[in-house]
Amino acid sequence: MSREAAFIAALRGIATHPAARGLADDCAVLEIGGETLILTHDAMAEGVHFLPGQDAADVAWKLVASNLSDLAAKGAEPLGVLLGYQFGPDDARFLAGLEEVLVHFGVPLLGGDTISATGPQVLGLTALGRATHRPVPARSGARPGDAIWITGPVGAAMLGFEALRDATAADSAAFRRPLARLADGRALAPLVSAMMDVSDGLLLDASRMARASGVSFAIDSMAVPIAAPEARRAEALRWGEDYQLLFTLPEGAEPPITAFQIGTASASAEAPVVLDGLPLTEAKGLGYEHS
Ligand SMILES: Nc1ncnc2c1ncn2[C@@H]1O[C@H](COP(=O)(O)OP(=O)(O)O)[C@@H](O)[C@H]1O
Ligand SMILES: Cc1ncc(C[n+]2csc(CCOP(=O)(O)OP(=O)(O)O)c2C)c(N)n1
Ligand SMILES: [Mg+2]
Repeated sequence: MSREAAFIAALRGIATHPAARGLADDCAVLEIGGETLILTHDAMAEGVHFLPGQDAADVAWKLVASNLSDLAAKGAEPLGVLLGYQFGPDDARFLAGLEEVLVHFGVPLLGGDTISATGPQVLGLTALGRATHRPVPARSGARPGDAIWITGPVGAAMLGFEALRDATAADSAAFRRPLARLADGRALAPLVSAMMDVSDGLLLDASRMARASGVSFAIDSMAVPIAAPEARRAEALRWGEDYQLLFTLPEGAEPPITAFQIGTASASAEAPVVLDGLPLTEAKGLGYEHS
């Protein structure tokens, strides 16, 4: 088990409130006064999530979009964000990007905290939303026979990262300015048996959904749309940060938005994901995990 997976497993003994969903979901889901609040927090660190010297406006964009993507996976309507800010190399560019992304998604900044510290810049953001449909989709609802779908291609962020890192002429926007699929998530929420966003790599996130649902996912690698050269298909399925929505629908149901069927769920087999008939028994190498 990765260090990240082991730590979250240990946290599960503490996070016993039902709203925590066993720390096996993209967000907390808190019933309050006839409404359902959807809460999520993600952090980003220089050198880990963004390159040293990267435009701080793009860093702000991604910090907000990656959190809103978790709300999208619940079909939630964003209510606002709280920012944890550590002064960095260009606070003015960060502010410009923050305003731009919040205007783009129509989300208010509600508060946060600001600190000065040494070492690589670390940023955090909490996003709050309200459920537009109940029950709120979970990672755990996939059933044998369900079809597995994804909203669009994977691999664009990987190519964008390489373009930025290597300062080539290739487009890096998919890495710098990902989109949160809020409208797709809202349209899908009433129909899906399970849904999550793909941040850590399709195969790793699919294995998490399959595990949470107690099923096995048979995935056809050639059915997965990729935005990378064919020779890099295996990497595109593992890199992450494309923020597509991964979801399951009962057999025969058609999604109301553009999406691609990539496989079928079946009763739990020897591995959570079976790729082209090959059981992937270890989580290692399926996606990005913090060590
Ligand atoms: N430090 C932490 N404290 C409490 N919960 C955590 C922590 N880190 C991760 N989690 C929980 O573990 C689950 C998986 O987290 P993560 O893989 O980061 O989700 P996502 O990729 O959707 O952001 C979530 O329920 C998240 O809230
Ligand atoms: C400088 C740099 N190197 C490598 C990557 C690749 N990378 C870093 S984290 C990550 C996965 C997503 O990060 P995580 O913290 O797990 O986000 P979460 O799943 O919690 O939303 C990927 C693909 C990157 N984004 N930036
Ligand atoms: Mg997520």
